Amino acid sequence: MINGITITFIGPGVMAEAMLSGILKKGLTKPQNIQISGPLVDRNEELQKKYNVRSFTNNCEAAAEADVVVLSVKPQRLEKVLQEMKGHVNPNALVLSIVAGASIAKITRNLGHDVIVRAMPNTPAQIGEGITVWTASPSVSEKQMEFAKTILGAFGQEIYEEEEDFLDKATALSGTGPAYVYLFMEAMVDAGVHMGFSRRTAERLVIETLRGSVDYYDKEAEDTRHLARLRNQVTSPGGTSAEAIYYLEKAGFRTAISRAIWAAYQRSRDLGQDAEVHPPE
Ligand SMILES: NC(=O)C1=CN([C@@H]2O[C@H](COP(=O)(O)OP(=O)(O)OC[C@H]3O[C@@H](n4cnc5c(N)ncnc54)[C@H](OP(=O)(O)O)[C@@H]3O)[C@@H](O)[C@H]2O)C=CC1
Ligand SMILES: O=C(O)[C@@H]1CCC=N1
Repeated sequence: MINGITITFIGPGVMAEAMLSGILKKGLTKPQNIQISGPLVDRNEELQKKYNVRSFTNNCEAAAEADVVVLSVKPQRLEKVLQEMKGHVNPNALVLSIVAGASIAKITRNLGHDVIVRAMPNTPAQIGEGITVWTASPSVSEKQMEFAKTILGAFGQEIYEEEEDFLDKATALSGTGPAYVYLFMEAMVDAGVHMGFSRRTAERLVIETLRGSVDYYDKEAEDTRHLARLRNQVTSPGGTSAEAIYYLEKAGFRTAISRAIWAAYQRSRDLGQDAEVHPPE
């Protein structure tokens, strides 16, 4: 469905590579329809060799003929990149941003272009197991909505949200989510080491516990599965789980997680403001 359209990635980093490799793996388009643009010649050549895509060091040249321009630079670089590209993007092109916190209004204002899809993937996209939440500006056509859905579905699952605020919320929950999961896993491994396990064994125990728990959840019938029920299965009266959970709750485990995710949501909203409104610290 997207075969024949040209997709340009501005910012050939980790997430851009995850997206383009997913698109190519799924055979959605040919490598010659994909272009990347970044300042580092070595990185450009690396991707060019690995995927047979075209590369540029000039964002304006790379974007000029593209049907879809993916913005995948870091948030702190975005404003400058948009201002430099202003007037160089085809007026009918779809601009698909994955930049954390960058609102559609901010992109439109700085780029002078209002056909925008804003998306928030996460790092498991690198193995085709990401989850992406996305929304679109009113100027995005039905055909472009389909392009976006196809592209974003190439590296995992995608969920469309009508309200843009859910993009900041998804940035905090699923976009940033792998950071919480790995931190939690690290803490469990350290606890294992504290008790005397080798780090290797502790890591294996933790990773397989995580994997098994998620797989077990997945195998439960969709209409009856519930996280609290699965937790209760492990928690026998007067047992070890009840003891551990008591201490976690006493330390404010859920509140800490909720506060952290709320803070990430606020941070995402702040990043969406123009530099003159919120000067960088
Ligand atoms: N990592 C994550 O978990 C997620 C990230 N995102 C968003 O994706 C975006 C990219 O993140 P990620 O891939 O991790 O970051 P990376 O740093 O890996 O990628 C950014 C890329 O942009 C390049 N770049 C820098 N300046 C310019 C420029 N002026 N023009 C073109 N390219 C430039 C960088 O090159 P160089 O290295 O030479 O500076 C780098 O290749 C961010 O906005 C982030 O918010 C979204 C979801 C999840
Ligand atoms: O911290 C960050 O900037 C990125 C954006 C989404 C997840 N992490």
